[in-house]
Amino acid sequence: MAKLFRAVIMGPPGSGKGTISERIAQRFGLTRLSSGDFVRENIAANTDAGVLAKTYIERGLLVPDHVMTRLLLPRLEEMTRHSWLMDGFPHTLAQAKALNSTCDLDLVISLNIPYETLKERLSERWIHPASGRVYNMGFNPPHVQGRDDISGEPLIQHDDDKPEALVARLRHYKDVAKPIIDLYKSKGILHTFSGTETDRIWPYINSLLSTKIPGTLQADTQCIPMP
Ligand SMILES: Nc1nc2c(ncn2[C@@H]2O[C@H](COP(=O)(O)OP(=O)(O)O)[C@@H](O)[C@H]2O)c(=O)[nH]1
Ligand SMILES: Nc1ccn([C@@H]2O[C@H](COP(=O)(O)OP(=O)(O)O)[C@@H](O)[C@H]2O)c(=O)n1
Repeated sequence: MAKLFRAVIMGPPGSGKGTISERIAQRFGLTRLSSGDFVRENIAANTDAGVLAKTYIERGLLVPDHVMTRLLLPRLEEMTRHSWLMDGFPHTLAQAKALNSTCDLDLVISLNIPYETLKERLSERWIHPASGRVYNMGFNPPHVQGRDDISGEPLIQHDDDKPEALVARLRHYKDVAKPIIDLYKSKGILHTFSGTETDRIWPYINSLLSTKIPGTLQADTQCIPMP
């Protein structure tokens, strides 16, 4: 049987991870896992990890590694027979090492987007919290202002997209991402895409994945559950 396919998409806040992973999921049939959505679901459900995570996210800080791995790794263990694309995890070298000891990644996409572009996009980002659908007042506005296209429910802005938290998040990203990028580069699985527009980057990602994914979507390898 063909091999499963596991990929990670990395990039600073606003770099288009969510937008691109949605396109990849639709085009290639991978299950998209969003670490940000997963944290927010836990906050909404008031789980212990969610309550803890909220205190960091509100300040634009990364959630500590042990909280993130406790949230994410059990989710991956449920996915042993699926191909998936993980958005936003790992965020630190410790998370990358924890992921590494759980399963082998086939490919890592790293988005390299200029700082000014990120700031601009995030100030215009609006979300439908129930579905995770993302809008941008310039790039992909909702049909009716302030309302989700499908449900008609109100859109919100994440607390951590507001300017106070944003500057801190962007500053942190560079420092924490460097060792992870070096790690994946040394494994020969890193692919970096640079630019200011998702629509220009997408064709390159699409053609890369077209060469990597065919025939890999049936189960015969497994993630090993963490002890
Ligand atoms: N103007 C513009 N906005 C974009 C582009 N690509 C994505 N966006 C928007 O930028 C914001 C951040 O994108 P998102 O996919 O959420 O990035 P993430 O934080 O890396 O997951 C969202 O509001 C997107 O709709 C683009 O090429 N141009
Ligand atoms: N591995 C992760 C993923 C998310 N997070 C936190 O969750 C927030 C939202 O995650 P997200 O993936 O929606 O962030 P964006 O990069 O899409 O803006 C981040 O800004 C972090 O505070 C984290 O600390 N560690």
